[in-house]
Amino acid sequence: MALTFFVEGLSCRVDERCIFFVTGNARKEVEVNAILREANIAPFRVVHVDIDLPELQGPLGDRGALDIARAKCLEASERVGAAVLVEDTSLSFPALGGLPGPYIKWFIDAIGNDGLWRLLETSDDRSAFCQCTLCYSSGPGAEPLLFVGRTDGAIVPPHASSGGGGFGWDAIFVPDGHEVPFAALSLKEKNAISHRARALEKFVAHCKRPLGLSEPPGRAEDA
Ligand SMILES: O=c1nc[nH]c2c1ncn2[C@H]1C[C@H](O)[C@@H](COP(=O)(O)OP(=O)(O)OP(=O)(O)O)O1
Ligand SMILES: [Mg+2]
Repeated sequence: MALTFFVEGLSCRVDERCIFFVTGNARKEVEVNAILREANIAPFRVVHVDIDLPELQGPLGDRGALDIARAKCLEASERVGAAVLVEDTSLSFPALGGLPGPYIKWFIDAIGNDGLWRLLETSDDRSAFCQCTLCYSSGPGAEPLLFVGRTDGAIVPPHASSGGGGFGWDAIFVPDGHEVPFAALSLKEKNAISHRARALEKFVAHCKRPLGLSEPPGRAEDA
């Protein structure tokens, strides 16, 4: 019988090389699972751990996003005591100097997608981009690695052919090259172009790199 170990009540066979994806957002988990199933990163197996991690506050922009994801990752690896994956997602409006950026979650909670649309309604520039900053640590004390994915698009009113699918701000974000928001795309269509899929693509390449190469500590991949 294969040996197992337990993390947060989840069991993992030692020969499986489990990576614990720590997020309080079940919708992220659905997307990550679907993308990684297609990519087949065996012998790694990604297992969801439901913890809503605290998030740093800091400046807008790339440095802030990397710091937030890195801090989440360090906290997750300490709490879980094993290899962990976390991500932080931001939605930025150039017309507002990059806001809401990493604070998008609190903007949605406070003013909803309607309120987000109204922030840009009278602006000539309704462009936006979403960014997923994915962070992996091979265990407590190991320096996290960062993988960034970005998708550009524009903000539209929430009632515009949203299709009722998706989550978060999916109903108001139309990716470039498409006529409808993320919410109107199938999971497969969203996963072909999303910020999350683009960050995961870099993580998958990292998992599949030839073994035996030493990894420079603390390197931020494409950050
Ligand atoms: O693909 C997406 N499409 C639409 N909305 C999205 C997406 N991905 C995240 N979101 C929302 C969730 C949250 O309101 C905010 C990001 O905040 P963020 O801190 O990264 O997520 P979270 O707190 O829900 O989960 P976690 O426990 O992983 O931090 O944007
Ligand atoms: Mg969060």
